[in-house]
Amino acid sequence: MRFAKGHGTENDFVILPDPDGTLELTPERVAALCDRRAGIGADGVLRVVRTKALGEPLAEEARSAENCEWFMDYRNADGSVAEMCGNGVRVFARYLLSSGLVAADSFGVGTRSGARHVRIEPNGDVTVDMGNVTMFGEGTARLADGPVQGLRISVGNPHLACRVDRPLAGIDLTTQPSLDAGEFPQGANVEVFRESGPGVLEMRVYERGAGETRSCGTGIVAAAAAATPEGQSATWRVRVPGGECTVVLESGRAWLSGPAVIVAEGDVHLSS
Ligand SMILES: N[C@@H](CCC[C@H](N)C(=O)O)C(=O)O
Repeated sequence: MRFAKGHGTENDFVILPDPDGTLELTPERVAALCDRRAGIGADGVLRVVRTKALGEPLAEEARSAENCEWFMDYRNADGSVAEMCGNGVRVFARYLLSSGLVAADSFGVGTRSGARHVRIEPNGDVTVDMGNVTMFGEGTARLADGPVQGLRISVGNPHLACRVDRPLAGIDLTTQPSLDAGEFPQGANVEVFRESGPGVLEMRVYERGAGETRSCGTGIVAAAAAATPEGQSATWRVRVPGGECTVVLESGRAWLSGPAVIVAEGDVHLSS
C-alpha cells in the first residue's frame, strides 16, 4: 500500500492515497499503521479519496463537500472516526499540491464536518477556513492531577478548552481525562491553555482517540475562542509543544494558519 507521512506542528499523519475509494480501512488497520513501534507511527490517518467515490453515507453538512474534488477521510490513531482535523486538513492540502492532484493554491476540501477552504500563503504556510466556532457553556474534565473547568466548544468536532493559571508543563496529561457523558456523548478533545503574553497563548492537548499530541488544529482554535471575550474579533499566536499556529477569529468564524509538510513517501506492508 502506498503511503506518505506528513505533519503540521508535529501533529503527524499517515496519508493514504485512495482516489477511487477501494481501500478497506478497518479500525485495526488504522491502529496498526499509527503504531509507533510496529507500524509507521502517527496521531491519525488521512485517506485521500475523491468525494464522488465515497462509499459511506455522508452527514447532511458534509454534502456541501460534493463541490470539493477531494475528501479527507480522517481517522484517529485508535481507529475511531473524527469529524474534522485542523492540522490534518492543512497537511492534506499540502499533499494534494505536492503530489500534483491539485494545481491551484486555493481550493476546497471535503470533510465530515462540511467543506473547508484552504489557501497556500506566500511563505508556504497553509491557512484553512475552519468555519463557525460554537460555544456551549461550561464543562469540567477530571485530569490525573485533579479537575479543570473549561468551555465546551465545537469546531466541527468536540472540545473542552480549559484556561489554567499554572505552568502547563506541570499538568499530568498521561491518562485520558474523564468527562461528563451527558455533556460529551461522543467524548471530546481536552485543551489546557494560558495566556503567555499579549496575543499569545500556550496550549497542550489530550486528543480523543490519540492521547496527548504535540499539536491539534481544532484544539488551537477552541483555545483561541475560549480566550476571546464573547462577540469580539481577535488574532492569537498559539504555541504548542510542536510549534506555533495563528488563529484569526471574526464574527464567530476562525481561520487557522501554520506550517504543513510532507516528510516521506513509500510502501507499507502490514498483515492486518
Ligand atoms: N489533530 C486534529 C484533531 C483530530 C481529531 C480529534 N482527535 C477528534 O477525535 O475529534 C486537529 O488538528 O484538529
